[in-house]
Amino acid sequence: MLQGVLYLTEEHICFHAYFPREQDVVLKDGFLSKRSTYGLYEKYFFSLQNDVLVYYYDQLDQYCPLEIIDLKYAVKVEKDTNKNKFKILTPKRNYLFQADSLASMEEWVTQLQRSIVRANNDGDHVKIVIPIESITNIDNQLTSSFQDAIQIKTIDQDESFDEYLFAFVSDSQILFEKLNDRWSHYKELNLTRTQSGQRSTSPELTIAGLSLNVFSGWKPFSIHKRSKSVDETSTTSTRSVPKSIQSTSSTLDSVTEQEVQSSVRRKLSRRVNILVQNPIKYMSSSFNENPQEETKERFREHFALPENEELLAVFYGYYLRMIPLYGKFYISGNYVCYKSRVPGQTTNIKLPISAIYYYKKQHPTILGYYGLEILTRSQQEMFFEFGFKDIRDQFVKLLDSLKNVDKKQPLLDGTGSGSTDESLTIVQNAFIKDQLLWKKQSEIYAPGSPIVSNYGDAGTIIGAPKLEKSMHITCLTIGSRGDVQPYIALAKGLMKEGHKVRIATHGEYKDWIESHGIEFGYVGGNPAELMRICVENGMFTLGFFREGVTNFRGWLDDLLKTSWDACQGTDLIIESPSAMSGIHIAEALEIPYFRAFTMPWTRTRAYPHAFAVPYHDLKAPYNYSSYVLIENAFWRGIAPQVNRWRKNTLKLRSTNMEKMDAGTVPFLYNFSSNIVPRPYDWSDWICITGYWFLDNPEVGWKAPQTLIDFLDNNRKNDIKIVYIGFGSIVVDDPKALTKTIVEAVVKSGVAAILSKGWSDRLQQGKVDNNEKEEYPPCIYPLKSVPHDWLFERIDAVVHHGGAGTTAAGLRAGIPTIIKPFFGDQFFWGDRVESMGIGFHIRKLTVEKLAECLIKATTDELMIKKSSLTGEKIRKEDGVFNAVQAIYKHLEHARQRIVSQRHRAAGIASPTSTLGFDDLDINFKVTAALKKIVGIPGSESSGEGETIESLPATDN
Ligand SMILES: O=c1ccn([C@@H]2O[C@H](COP(=O)(O)OP(=O)(O)O[C@H]3O[C@H](CO)[C@@H](O)[C@H](O)[C@H]3O)[C@@H](O)[C@H]2O)c(=O)[nH]1
Ligand SMILES: CC(C)[C@@H](C)/C=C/[C@@H](C)[C@H]1CC[C@H]2C3=CC=C4C[C@@H](O)CC[C@]4(C)[C@H]3CC[C@]12C
Repeated sequence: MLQGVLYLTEEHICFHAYFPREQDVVLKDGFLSKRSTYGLYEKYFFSLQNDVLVYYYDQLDQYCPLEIIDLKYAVKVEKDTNKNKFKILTPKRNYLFQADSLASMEEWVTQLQRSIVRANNDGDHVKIVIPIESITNIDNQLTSSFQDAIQIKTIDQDESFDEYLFAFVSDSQILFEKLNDRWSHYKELNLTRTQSGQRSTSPELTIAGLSLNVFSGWKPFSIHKRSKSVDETSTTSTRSVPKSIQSTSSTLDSVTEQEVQSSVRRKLSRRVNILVQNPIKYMSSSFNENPQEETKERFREHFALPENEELLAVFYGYYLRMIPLYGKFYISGNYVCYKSRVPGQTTNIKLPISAIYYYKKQHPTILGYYGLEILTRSQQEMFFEFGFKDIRDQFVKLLDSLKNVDKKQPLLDGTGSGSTDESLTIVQNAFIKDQLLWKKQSEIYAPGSPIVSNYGDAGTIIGAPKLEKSMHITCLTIGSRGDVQPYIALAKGLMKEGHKVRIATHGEYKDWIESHGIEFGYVGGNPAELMRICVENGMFTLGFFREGVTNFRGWLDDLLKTSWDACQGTDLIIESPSAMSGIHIAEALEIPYFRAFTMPWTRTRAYPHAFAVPYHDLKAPYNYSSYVLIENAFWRGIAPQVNRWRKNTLKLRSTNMEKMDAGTVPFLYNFSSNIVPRPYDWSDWICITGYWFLDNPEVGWKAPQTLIDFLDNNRKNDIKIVYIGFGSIVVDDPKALTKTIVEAVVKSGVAAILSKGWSDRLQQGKVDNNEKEEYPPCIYPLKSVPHDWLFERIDAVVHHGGAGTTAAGLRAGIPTIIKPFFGDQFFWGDRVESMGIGFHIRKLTVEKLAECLIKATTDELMIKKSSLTGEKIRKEDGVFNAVQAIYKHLEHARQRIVSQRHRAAGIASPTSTLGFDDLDINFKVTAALKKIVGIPGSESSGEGETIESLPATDN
C-alpha cells in the first residue's frame, strides 16, 4: 500500500508517490523473532530504516546492528498468518520472522512492502504509468474493505496481466467517469493493444505535452497492486536497480531473479580472489587512504549503502565494547562504519556522521593505545582505540573535514531533467506538492520518533491505576541491615494499600521484621560472614572468586533452596538482585517479578557499576562496559549451580543471560534522583523512586538520658557534634580503627558520637568490656542509634557510605564524610564529594580525618549545599512512588513472564550467553575486568596482542 497522487492524462494513468529517502528515518521498530541458521527463533530488536532492516541485541545500541538486511535485494515479503510468521525473500537467502501478534505481523509486512517497493524504485519516488489502451477492465463496485476504490485490470505487451487497486481518500466518482470516457474512446477507436511502443518508461515524457487533470485534488490516496507476475514489484514503473546489477542487464524491467543471483555469485568469487591475491596487504596495513574499488563495493554492500556513498578511508583498530573488539573502521562521505574481525563476533557500527554530536581524542586507556571518544546525538557513547597515534589522528582529521562540510540537501533532486521546460515545471510542481504532502503525514505518523518498545508508556509514576485486588507480595533480599530496612519501609507502605507482604531474608532479621508487623520468610546465610568476605577481598577480585569457589558453593546452594521455599504462596516477587534466586523463582511460579536495589545495577553509560571502583577514574567511557563485565562475571560464577537448581528444584530448563533478559525486568531504585540523576538510557520501567525511609526503625527505642545530655552540653558550648559509625562493616582490626578515629576527633576539636556497630561481631569473646572507659570525654560511644532521630541533632556524619546511612545523612541536610570499604560505598563517596556536600576519604589517617572533620563542620558553602540537598530529599516520598510504580509496571512484569515462558519453550538452544560461554575469551574478560574493578598488577598488555593476532578473516 502506497500513498501518492494520481494523474489522468489523455493516454495514461500516472501514479506518483513520494518517499523521501531521509537518513535514519525509523519507519517501524520493535521486537521480532528471527529464525537462525539452526532453525531456532531468537528475539532481537528490529528497526526498519528506509530500505534497510537492521537488528540488535540491545535496542539502545542504535548504531551497532548485528546485521543489515538490504531491501534493495529483496524480492518480496510473504505472510504466513499461522503463528504470525512472515518471510523476506532475497536472491541470496530467505529471512524468516515471527511477530508477537497478528497485528504486529501485519504492520511489519505492510511497512516492509512499502520499503521494498521504494528500494526498487528510483530514489525518493515511485512512479507507475498505465497506458489507458492496455486496460481490459475498470471496476468501482468492489466488495473490498475499501469504501471508495477503483480496480483496473491491464494486459501487457507480453500478454501478462496486471491488476491495480486504487483506494481513495476523496471521492473517486469523477475520476471513474473521466477514466471510463477515455477508455471507451480507445475501445471505440479499436486501438487496443497496439504494439507500437508508444508506452514510455519515463513518466516525464509521458506527461510532457499532455493536458493534465488532477483528480485527487492533492488528497492522498493509496494504491494496492496485486500482480500476477513473479516479482511483486515489477510494474510498468521506472525502476532503478543497483548499478552492479544494472550493468548485467540491458533493460531494467527484465532483471530476473536468476540474473540477480548470478551477479551476487560473481561478486562473491571476485572477493575471494582479492583475498587470495593480497593476503599480506589485508592483514598488515592498518590504514588505507585509497581503498580499492572492490573494498568500496564490499563496504557498500555490507552496510547497505547507496551507490553514491564514497568510501574515503579504512582504518584498523579496536571498538571498546564488552571487551575491546578488533576490527575495521570505514569512513565514507556520510558514515563512520565498523565491522568486527573477531571470529564469532558480529558487531557492526553504522553511524551517520550527522548523528555525531561530539568527538574527542582520548589518552591511552584500557589497551594503552590511542583512544577516540564519540558521543552521538542520541547520547550514546562509543570508544575506539588505535594502535598508532598517527592512525587515530588521521581518523580525527578526516572526521573534522567531513563534519565541516555543509550538508544542506536541495529540496528537489533533479528528477525532471531531460524534459521540456513545460513538462519539467509540471513534474516539479507535482513533486513539491508531494513533498509537502509527505511532510504533513510524517508529522502525523512521526517516523523516526523515539523508539517505542513493546511494553510501557512514558510518563510520570504518579497517577498509576490502583489495583482492585490485593496481592500477597514477597520481598526477597540478602545482606546487611541496609539491605533489609528499606523493605520494611516499603512493606509498610504496601500494607497500608491493603496488600499482604512477606520479607524473605536471613533468620537474623526475623524478630526485627515481625516487630513491624510484617510476615517473615526464612533465607539461609550468615550476613556477617558475607560481609567479612566482601571487606577482606574487595568485591569481584581474584580473592573474592577464589573464596567464592571454595566457600560460597554450599552457601549458595542453601540460599537457592531456602529462598524457593520462602517465596511459596505469594503472587509477586520484589527482589534485590544480589539475592540471585528471585528471577528464576518467578519464572517457575509464573508470577510477576520486580527488582529493587539501593545502588545502580542497570546498564547505563552515565555511571559505572556500583562495584566498579570509580577511583580508577575510568569515567564515562567505560561505564557501560563495567556493567556488562560484572554481570558476566557474576553470572559465570553462579551459573552452573543455578542451572542445576533450576533443573532439580524448579523443574525449569537451564538458562543464560540472554534468556533471562534481565534488562526488561521492571526495577525500583530506592535512591534519590537528586543524588543519582536518572540516566537517559534507562527504559521507562527502570524507576528511581527516592529513598524508602523507615522512621523509628527500632520499635520502642528511647534515647538514653546520657546521650541527650551529651548533645545538649556540646551544643551549649558551641562545640560541633559529629556522628562516626561504619555500619555493618566487619573490620579485621577494630582497635586500630578506633584509635585513628579517637585521635582525629581530639585533634579536630569536635565532639563525636561513636557507633561501632558490627565492627566486633565476628570477634565475640575477644571484646574488652571495659572499652567504654578508654574514650576521652569528647566521645560518646554507643552500639547503635536510630539515625533518623540522631542526625537531625548534629552537624556532620562520618561513615562507610552504605546507601541507607548516606541517605539518612543527606536527608538531615548535613555534610557527609565517607570512608568506603567495599562495593557501592565508593560510588556514594564519589557522589557526595562531586556534589560538594562531603568528602570521600580513600585512605583513613588521623590527619586526613581531622582535616575533613574541621572542613565539614565549618565550610559555609558545603554546609549550605548540604542543607539544600536535605530540603530536596525531604520533599520526596520514595515509598509512595514505589507503590505507584509497582501498579504501573505490573502488567509489563506479567507480560515479561509470559514471553519468557514462551521463549523457554521455544528455544532448546545449547548455545548460550551472548556468546561468552562459547568463545574462548575467558581470559580476556578477566583481564579487562581486572582493570575495571582495580586489581593491582593488571597492566600487562597481553590481551591486546592476543586479539590483534587473531586470523584476519575478511568477509
Ligand atoms: O546504628 C544504626 C545503624 C544503621 N541505621 C540505619 O540502618 C540503615 C543502614 O543502611 P545502609 O547504610 O545502607 O546499610 P549497611 O548494612 O550498613 O550497608 C550495606 O548495605 C547497603 C545497602 O545495600 C550497601 O550500600 C552497603 O555497601 C552495605 O555495606 C540506614 O537507614 C541507617 O540509617 C541506624 O539507624 N542506626
Ligand atoms: C563466585 C560466585 C559464588 C560469586 C560470583 C558470587 C558472589 C556473591 C556471593 C556476591 C555477588 C554480589 C554480592 C553482593 C551484592 C550486594 C550486596 C549488598 C551489600 O549491602 C551487602 C553485600 C551484598 C549482599 C553482596 C554479597 C555477596 C554477593 C551476593
